[in-house]
Amino acid sequence: MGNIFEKLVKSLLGKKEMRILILGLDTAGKTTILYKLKLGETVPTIPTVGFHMETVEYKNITFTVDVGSHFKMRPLWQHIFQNTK
Ligand SMILES: Nc1nc2c(ncn2[C@@H]2O[C@H](COP(=O)(O)OP(=O)(O)OP(=O)(O)O)[C@@H](O)[C@H]2O)c(=O)[nH]1
Ligand SMILES: [Mg+2]
Repeated sequence: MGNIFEKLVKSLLGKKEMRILILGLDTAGKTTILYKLKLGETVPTIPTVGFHMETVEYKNITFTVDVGSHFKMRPLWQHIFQNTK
């Protein structure tokens, strides 16, 4: 059943490129997830300053964007939301 669903999703999506915003409170693990998806392993991180664009190919989707959650960054979130999923 899962296999049929996966095939259906792939045929509907094809090769897709999109911006995905990873947003959360400080040290929630956003960058860790991003690198886990990109490299397949957990790597040491430092707090993200500003925002961080990374191209990740996962299955047939290419996606990016991880945003630091420092309070000074928060007024800018509204701009980064544009064109993200
Ligand atoms: N125990 C535990 N620690 C985690 C997990 N995910 C991340 N960490 C740790 O939490 C700390 C912060 O992780 P980051 O991925 O840098 O967090 P972030 O959300 O990107 O933080 P900012 O960039 O400051 O917004 C690191 O020391 C990670 O090793 C998890 O699932 N479990
Ligand atoms: Mg980070």
